[in-house]
Amino acid sequence: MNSYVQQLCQIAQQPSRRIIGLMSGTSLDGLDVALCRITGAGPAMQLELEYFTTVPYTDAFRNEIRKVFAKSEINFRQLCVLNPYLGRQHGQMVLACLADWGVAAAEVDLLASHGQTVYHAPQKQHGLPHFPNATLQIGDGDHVAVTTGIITLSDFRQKHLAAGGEGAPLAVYGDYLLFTKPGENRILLNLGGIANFTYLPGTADAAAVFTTDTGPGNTLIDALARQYFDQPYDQEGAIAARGHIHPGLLHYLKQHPFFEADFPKTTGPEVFNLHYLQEAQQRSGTTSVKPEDLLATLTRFSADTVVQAMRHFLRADQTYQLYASGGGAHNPVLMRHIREQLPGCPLRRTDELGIPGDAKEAVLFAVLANETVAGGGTDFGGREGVPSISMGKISFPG
Ligand SMILES: Nc1ncnc2c1ncn2[C@@H]1O[C@H](COP(=O)(O)OP(=O)(O)OP(=O)(O)O)[C@@H](O)[C@H]1O
Ligand SMILES: CC(=O)N[C@H]1[C@@H]2OC[C@@H](O2)[C@@H](O)[C@@H]1O[C@H](C)C(=O)O
Repeated sequence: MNSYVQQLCQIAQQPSRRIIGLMSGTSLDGLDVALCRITGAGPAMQLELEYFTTVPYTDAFRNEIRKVFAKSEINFRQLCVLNPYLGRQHGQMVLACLADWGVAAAEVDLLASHGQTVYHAPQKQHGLPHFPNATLQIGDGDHVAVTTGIITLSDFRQKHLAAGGEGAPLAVYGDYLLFTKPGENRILLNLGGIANFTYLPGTADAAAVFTTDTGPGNTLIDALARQYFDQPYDQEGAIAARGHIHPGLLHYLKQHPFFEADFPKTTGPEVFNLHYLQEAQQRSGTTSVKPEDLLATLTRFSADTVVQAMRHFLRADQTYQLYASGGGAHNPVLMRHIREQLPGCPLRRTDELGIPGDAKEAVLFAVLANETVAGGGTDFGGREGVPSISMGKISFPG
């Protein structure tokens, strides 16, 4: 037997595993690195977050990714060279974290690497009749594995597509295992570049979970902050707080087929970008609105579309507890707009459930890898968007 297969079998049989989850999201702020100790698998699983770090990207690194990021036309050579480069860079970032934490690579059982989404194209969005839902993550797992010497699972989204999904959101799989609480209907809201949520019924019934993207989270806010204020994002929502919401522009921003489409659905910065804003400004005759008013309006746009998607299925005879994660949970203006429109649903952060909101997505990939190697028995029924599958391709370091 190949010694790595043997090693993998042994890891699968251990009572607990140390798994590093890696996530680099649509915000391109950095690589989230979460070292988790996971005991068992499936609903009985226990997770302890041992260490968490976000390794910030340099401007140069970010700019290399931006050359292909969410663009329908690119330099193909750039994409080709980025794929191994990103894998190696992510591997190096993991090694740097391990050195900081005083943990040897040999003490880690598995790495779970999301890679970098460079293009997301569900069929509803690309509209090409003969082509399926598609999404592309780069930063090949073989390079991560060889760089770190740790068995690596990667490219998690392709199986979801193969099983009929849109390749996202995957958070639902981790959310179900980590946060289900019998007797309490929970909604896990992630305010990343794109916003999404998971509904976890108080019945703990896996076949009744629900998940969807809702539209932009921070992606438009960040793009505008970069364009007009030379800042990576609107820190603490300070710019939005001094601007005024423009109702006419807000109305036009909400006019996109994505918001009318059936749930579940997914999207990305391929749609929600500065070009989208400019078109809405032209259609609404608001091209001379002040930048801080644009930011205030975009923040409200994100909040309204989150709330609109949630209201679609909230039932008046039920109560719900909301838990936010992702960078947008640090934006008090965004959070206030959501809170005010859902007065019956207390909105807290996942930090109160023991997982810091900034770490949640990286932790998710560690959970997915754990399930693929040691679990995978959860039956999500025939729920659309939540196929019962194991995800991640396995790369050996040698
Ligand atoms: N203190 C803060 N004030 C306001 N916004 C913040 C703050 N901290 C982070 N953010 C926002 O959060 C973003 C990063 O969020 P996050 O890391 O969750 O995104 P991501 O994981 O890249 O996105 P996605 O989940 O869509 O893949 C920043 O770009 C910024 O918009
Ligand atoms: C294709 C892709 O990378 N989608 C991301 C993105 O960022 C947020 C939202 O859009 C979410 O659907 C997804 O990531 C998280 C980790 C998910 O799959 O749950």
